[in-house]
Amino acid sequence: MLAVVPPPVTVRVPAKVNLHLAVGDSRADGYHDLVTIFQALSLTDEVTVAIADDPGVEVHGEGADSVPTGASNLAWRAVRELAQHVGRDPDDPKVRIVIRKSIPVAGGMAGGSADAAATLVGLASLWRLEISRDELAGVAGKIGADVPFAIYGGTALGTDRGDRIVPVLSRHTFHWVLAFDRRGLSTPEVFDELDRLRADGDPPRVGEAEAVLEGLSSGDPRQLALLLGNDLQAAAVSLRPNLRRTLRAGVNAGALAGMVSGSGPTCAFLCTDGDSAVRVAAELAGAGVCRTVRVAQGPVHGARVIGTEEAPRPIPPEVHA
Ligand SMILES: C[C@@](CO)(OP(=O)(O)O)[C@H](O)COP(=O)(O)OP(=O)(O)OC[C@H]1O[C@@H](n2ccc(N)nc2=O)[C@H](O)[C@@H]1O
Ligand SMILES: Nc1ncnc2c1ncn2[C@@H]1O[C@H](COP(=O)(O)OP(=O)(O)O)[C@@H](O)[C@H]1O
Repeated sequence: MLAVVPPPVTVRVPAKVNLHLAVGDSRADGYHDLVTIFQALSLTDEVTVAIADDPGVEVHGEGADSVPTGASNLAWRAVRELAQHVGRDPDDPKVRIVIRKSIPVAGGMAGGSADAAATLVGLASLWRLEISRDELAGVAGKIGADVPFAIYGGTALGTDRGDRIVPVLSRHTFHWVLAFDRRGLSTPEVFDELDRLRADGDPPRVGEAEAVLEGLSSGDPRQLALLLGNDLQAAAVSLRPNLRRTLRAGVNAGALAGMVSGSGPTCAFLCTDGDSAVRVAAELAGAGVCRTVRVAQGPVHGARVIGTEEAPRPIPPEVHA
């Protein structure tokens, strides 16, 4: 009798921005304690997982040339971690992963983590696993600190390494403009730079997360704009001084506030509404301070199966600088 091969599964997964990122001291395990508020944005990658005799990873789209396709690809690490977790052979998983990227690589928007989360959700469906989101998030945390959030999406508080996730109430859709820089930044180098800045002086620290949670529940982007903060911003700007100009240009173009997204170098600008975001994006693109500008909304849901066949993807409007 012929075995029935399940059809490929495609998962859409969001980028994130950190509305609040408080970095504590460095720990013995090389990580820093974080208190962060993530928001998932409508800038997404798509990941297709399929049973195949030629296992491996293919990457297409935004920044594909700089993404490893071997064992260090975070999606492949997800295959191995989940295989191990459910008692399959991690050295012979017989799956092929195709990634279509829109999230900038090494951009501080957790694109690689998103691809890992999408792979976990896709494999759970492909392998017909009885596994809850919380259990998948546990596996996700072994791959990287940002991976669990991409499983859940929405708006969430992250503590410990940023991987202990609690959902947060956010009643409003917020409108963002994202400015991609010409090259990525390495996350560990940005944390190291913050440690160096703190050893030399006293870079500003963000306030309490509670105020941001209140701003979110008010649903008023003007109130939230006053509360956004990122301890890694000083470090990212120190490594990439051109980001100062980008941040200024977004606010001059009419954004309510601008910040470096996570470890950067992508800059995220909060806008009053969708029309304002389109105007800010156009003006920012004309200012020539960054490589590409996109608009996005948040919060959106986390990694989710969108089909068991190739599905067309909506690409958010792009304005070339
Ligand atoms: C800074 C943040 C903010 O959300 O994201 P990005 O902006 O890079 O996307 C995250 O903390 C990044 O998470 P992620 O990119 O998954 O980090 P990992 O692969 O687990 O760790 C890479 C390295 O970053 C540093 N790191 C990461 C997380 C953390 N809480 N403390 C750290 O010091 C460590 O040097 C670690 O070895
Ligand atoms: N699937 C993937 N997509 C993007 N980058 C990946 C992937 N797998 C591994 N990487 C590596 O992880 C690094 C960080 O990627 P990414 O998650 O895009 O950035 P960030 O941590 O700044 O949000 C990149 O430099 C890249 O070499």
